Amino acid sequence: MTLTDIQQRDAQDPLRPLRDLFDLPPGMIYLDGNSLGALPRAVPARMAEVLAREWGRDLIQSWNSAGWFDLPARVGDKIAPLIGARAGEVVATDTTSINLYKALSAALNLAAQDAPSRRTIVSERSNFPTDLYIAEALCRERGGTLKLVESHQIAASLGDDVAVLMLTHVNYRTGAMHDMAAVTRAAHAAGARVVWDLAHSAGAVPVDLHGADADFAVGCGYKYLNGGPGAPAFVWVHPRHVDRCWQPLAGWWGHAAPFAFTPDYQPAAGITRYQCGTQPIVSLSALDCALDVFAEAEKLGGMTALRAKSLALTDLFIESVEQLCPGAFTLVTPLEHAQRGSQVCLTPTEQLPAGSAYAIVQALIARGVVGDFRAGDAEQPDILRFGFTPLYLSYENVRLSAQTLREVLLNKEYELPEFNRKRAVT
Ligand SMILES: Cc1ncc(COP(=O)(O)O)c(C=O)c1O
Ligand SMILES: Nc1ccccc1C(=O)C[C@H](N)C(=O)O
Repeated sequence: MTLTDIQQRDAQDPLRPLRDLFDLPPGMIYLDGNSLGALPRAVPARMAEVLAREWGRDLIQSWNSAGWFDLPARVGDKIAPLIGARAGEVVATDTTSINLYKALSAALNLAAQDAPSRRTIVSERSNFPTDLYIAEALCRERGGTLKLVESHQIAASLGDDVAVLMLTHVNYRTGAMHDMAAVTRAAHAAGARVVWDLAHSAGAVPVDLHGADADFAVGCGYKYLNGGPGAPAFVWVHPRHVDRCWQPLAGWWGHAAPFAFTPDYQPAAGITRYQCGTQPIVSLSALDCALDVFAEAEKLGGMTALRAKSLALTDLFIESVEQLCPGAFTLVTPLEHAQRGSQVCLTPTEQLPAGSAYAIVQALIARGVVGDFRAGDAEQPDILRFGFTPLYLSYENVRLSAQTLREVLLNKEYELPEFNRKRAVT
């Protein structure tokens, strides 16, 4: 594809107006919205209002007058249509790790009621580590077993000991996406329930939790939902399960009547019981405002249009890297559209020095193309990761990123000492 073709594609892109809803630094191509989404333009003014009026002037009254008390549910209602949930079924609260703890624990409680011999959690070895750590801690606490398998072994691992299959829909390190409906069907047929982590899916790919008949889901507010660093996460529980048991962090914000101040716990009906304590209102307000971008996206075709553009962007990046950096990288992300999330991961071939991915990413960042590095596994230890947010990226951005990668390689910029110094966050 020539530059003119690419520019024509941008000119015809129906989602082009969404880019103007974001405040992106001039000259930067941001390919890390899968780690921290960009700042929506409307957020700073909203934050100023929350601080000055709601907190500064109205103080404690704002719990009622500014609707702080219901904010987790209202933000949940904005997230619900993006993940195939219904109004009233999602709350924005706590972190993904904490929500996973609650959901996994509840799923184990359901199994303890229905099939007490099922005490195993199955997950993928390549799942995001926090998910595995939380599951490991729960198993230690409750005497269960965590079984880690490779992707192709999932179906075969679902024996009659399995209570829960815990998976991340789009893998953080490879960008590979599960068929949520098929995997959930297989798990149900084997008598297990499924907890889905939507950290790399919500706002990035269409998700249909009801359509897939899923059981539990959690996800992240600061990636493709653009809620800001450490934004509250979300949790969804299928209505058939939600009132059947408590979640383990039964704080007063999950109580049926928190301001009755009774000494005993009475869980609220529905997903409200998945709240624990007082919520971070300033952060929730930022996420609330950021989600309005998706209301605008809805007018232009919504998640279906975003998905079409995301695939076109990742296709163009894969094709451009092959053309401009021939033989330099192996593609880690599946080529098959149905198996690809909204990111592209590459690992250097023997054409490049071993262990050069980190320095290549640093050199790209210095040139204004921001991706990230992830340590891989024994097979593919060294990964360059590029997230493609269709809300604010253009096709020309994608081509320019691949051209910049070519320049970094031609100049061997990865050899420079400043790009080889490891920092705390990669
Ligand atoms: C799949 C997945 N789950 C969870 C998390 C993070 O959870 P938390 O926000 O609790 O740090 C991430 C990324 O940080 C992730 O990629
Ligand atoms: N929360 C973060 C804080 C600092 C740096 C990265 C993150 C990420 O979210 C990483 C992401 N989950 C990943 O898929 O690698």
